[in-house]
Amino acid sequence: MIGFDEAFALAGAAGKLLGTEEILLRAAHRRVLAEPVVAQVQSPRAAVSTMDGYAVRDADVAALPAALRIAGDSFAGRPFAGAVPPASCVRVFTGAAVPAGTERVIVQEVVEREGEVARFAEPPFGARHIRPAGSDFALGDELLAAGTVLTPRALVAAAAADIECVRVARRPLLRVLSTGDELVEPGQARRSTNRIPESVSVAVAALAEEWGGQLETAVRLPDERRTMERAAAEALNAADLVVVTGGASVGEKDYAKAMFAFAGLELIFSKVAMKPGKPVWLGRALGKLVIGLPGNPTSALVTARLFLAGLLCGLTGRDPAEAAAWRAMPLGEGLEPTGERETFSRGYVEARAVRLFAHQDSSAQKVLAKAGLLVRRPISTAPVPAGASVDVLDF
Ligand SMILES: Nc1nc2c(c(=O)[nH]1)N[C@H]1C(S)=C(S)[C@@H](COP(=O)(O)OP(=O)(O)OC[C@H]3O[C@@H](n4cnc5c(N)ncnc54)[C@H](O)[C@@H]3O)O[C@H]1N2
Ligand code: MOO
Repeated sequence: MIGFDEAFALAGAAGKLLGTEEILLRAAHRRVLAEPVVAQVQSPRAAVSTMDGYAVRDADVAALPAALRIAGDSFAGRPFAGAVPPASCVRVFTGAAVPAGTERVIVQEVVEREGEVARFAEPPFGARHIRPAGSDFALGDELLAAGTVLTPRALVAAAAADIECVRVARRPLLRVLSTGDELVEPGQARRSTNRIPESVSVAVAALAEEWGGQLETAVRLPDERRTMERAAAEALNAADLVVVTGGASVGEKDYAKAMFAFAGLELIFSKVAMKPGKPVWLGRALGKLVIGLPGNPTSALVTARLFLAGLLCGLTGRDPAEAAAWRAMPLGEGLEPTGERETFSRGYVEARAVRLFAHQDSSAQKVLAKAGLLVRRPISTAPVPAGASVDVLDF
């Protein structure tokens, strides 16, 4: 059995960028940049007004009151053309270019307009209300690095760079194989007493999509060796990454690893000193990655959130550490010793401190809906007092 950090590092290193594709920025939400985004224009493109008002020379408003002829207008996208004559000003609007030679914009609220003349009575204290050209970014600036996830915020920067298409990491295709004779499609369990809803694959697919993967398909499998082998062969053929749930432990029908034996499965790790999730395993067969999650739903989700997310970071050119951005938080309650395995408990925030849900069983499902945090605690034989700092991760 290996430690969690060692296993996580192996998972992160196992995932290598699969390839790239060029797509429209409009379709690039959540994708991972494979190349940096470099500004093709500067921003602002010219010195622009930050307010609606009048662009003036300082000298023309040095003695007040002053009356200046309005030489013309400058609108956003339609600037004032030509030179501003002496003792004149230009009507400007927010985002419009400030005419050459003018030095400040006086907001319209303090200006009296009479036909083609603007009267200034108050001294123009303080702000010039001008954004210099290129003050946000210059032509040629790298606005986004390769490996950046195109969040709504990053999309603003990419579009502002005057980019129409971006080169992004190809999305790893995932096939999820849920093993277990007891499993049926949600909606069908009520028809029989011995069946339970298959509750993990829908969540694994969603989690994989959050981390840049794409579900190719999800398949339910009976605990029947031959059927499982056929499904394994098909999965290795169709997907970049195969996720198997259940059958990871030592039961008589735990065939999750055995079903890939014909394909020469090479294990990268198998069994990790963690709770929950001890039976999690990762391997490679026919050049494809295969990750085995324990069947217990909480164990499956915890190991997916850690290892599958780390693996997908690697496969999309991101730093796997992004999937394990632990932060410190004070404990809102004292905790019992953890024992022989690192513990990843499900927690929630109350009064700015983290507390653990009472139901920490590996099979828990209901509480997952509320468990926004994983609380990591090292192997230890000592209790931890309330107020002590623990590492937490968004779950
Ligand atoms: N003798 C031992 N027994 C067990 C060990 C061990 O070391 N020695 N490990 C335990 C640990 S820890 C875990 S975790 C479980 C995980 O075992 P498996 O991966 O083999 O999971 P299954 O036996 O297939 O299923 C466990 C449990 O979860 C339910 N399940 C499975 N898949 C789904 C699904 N897709 N949706 C909903 N529920 C699912 C299944 O019905 C079982 O109740 O093994 C311990 N045993
Ligand atoms: O390691 Mo298992 O996931 O505790 O129940």
